[in-house]
Amino acid sequence: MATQALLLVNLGSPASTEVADVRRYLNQFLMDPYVVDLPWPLRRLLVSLILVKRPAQSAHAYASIWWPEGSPLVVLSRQLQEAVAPHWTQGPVELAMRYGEPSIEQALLRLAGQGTTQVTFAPLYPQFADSTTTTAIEEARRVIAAHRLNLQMSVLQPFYDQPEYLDALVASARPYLDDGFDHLLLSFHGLPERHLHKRDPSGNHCLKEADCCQRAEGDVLATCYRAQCFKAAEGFAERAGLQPQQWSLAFQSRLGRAKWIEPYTEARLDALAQQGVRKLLVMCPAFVADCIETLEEIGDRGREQFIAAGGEDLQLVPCLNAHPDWVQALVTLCRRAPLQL
Ligand SMILES: C=CC1=C(C)c2cc3[nH]c(cc4nc(cc5[nH]c(cc1n2)c(C)c5CCC(=O)O)C(CCC(=O)O)=C4C)c(C)c3C=C
Ligand SMILES: [Fe+2]
Ligand SMILES: [Fe+2]
Repeated sequence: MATQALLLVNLGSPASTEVADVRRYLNQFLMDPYVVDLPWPLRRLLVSLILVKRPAQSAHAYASIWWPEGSPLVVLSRQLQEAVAPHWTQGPVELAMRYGEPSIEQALLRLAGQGTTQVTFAPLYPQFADSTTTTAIEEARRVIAAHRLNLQMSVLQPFYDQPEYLDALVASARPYLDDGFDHLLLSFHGLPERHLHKRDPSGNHCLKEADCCQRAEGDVLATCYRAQCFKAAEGFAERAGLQPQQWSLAFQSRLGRAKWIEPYTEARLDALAQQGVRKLLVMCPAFVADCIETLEEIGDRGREQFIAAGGEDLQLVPCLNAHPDWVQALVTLCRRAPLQL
């Protein structure tokens, strides 16, 4: 019987916290034209400038959250793979990273070498962005074409509004919500505004009005990362039984001088402390596995910032990681993935 392999794909991490490894990783990541979307000469120049100071700063940040087994993102993704494998009865379950290792190329070659001809390719990003979803799919296409692999791909679609994902998020957050809190901040990874405009099919939807992303539907919603974040946040809040004043949404992890989508998490942390919020919960629903952006940026630096601004406690709610409800949800979502021609 033909098998259907499952390939889980996440972003990836440096090989170690050595500055040279972090520089190599940042160079591969930022030279991706889907991430820094400038013509090659300008991209090379800008990335080379970023690579003067950033590798040492990021290496320091990675060292503060690194585990004995390796990068949290990779270790947790591996745990997810191991938890999913017994439930994916159609074939083998592999793990790949878009940057660093294990690479998409290594994983697809291994599957093809085992005689696999059908793969469900699962980018582990709830919301669509060219800098995450598209680049992962395009890398798989490149590998298949370059090695002339006889592989047919089904692709997991962005699942920001899928009940299985939202229910798993609520289940994973429930113990923290039940513990009592003043406010819940849903902090999503940010994106340069330019990335939204480029993908706006109407040419005049995104960021034209204050609430345009909250109202997006149809083909605009299909490619508007910010709109998908609002939908995910609203779906979560409704399922968790939260009142509108109990939660808000913001965007973190800015890089460079371009304008990124707002509101910014940093600004919200100060504002919430100044409004009298003492116990703040923060969830990061753009990430399915904890990583430098959740553990260091929010759990360490964000917490310090919030307390310095007058807050008492910031509690980071862990990502879905290998939560049993998420494992079941992911298997269900992947079984539904449509075939891509
Ligand atoms: C132009 C720069 C970046 C864009 C666009 C971007 C989009 C984007 N990223 C994620 C998810 C993750 N990003 C992570 C780390 C990370 N992101 C950037 C830059 C951009 N991301 C950098 C430079 C880094 C490295 C760390 C640092 O130096 O700050 C990670 C974590 C990786 C890890 O090893 O832990 C994730 C996950 C999304 C979802 C996204 C677009 C929506
Ligand atoms: Fe990022
Ligand atoms: Fe939008």
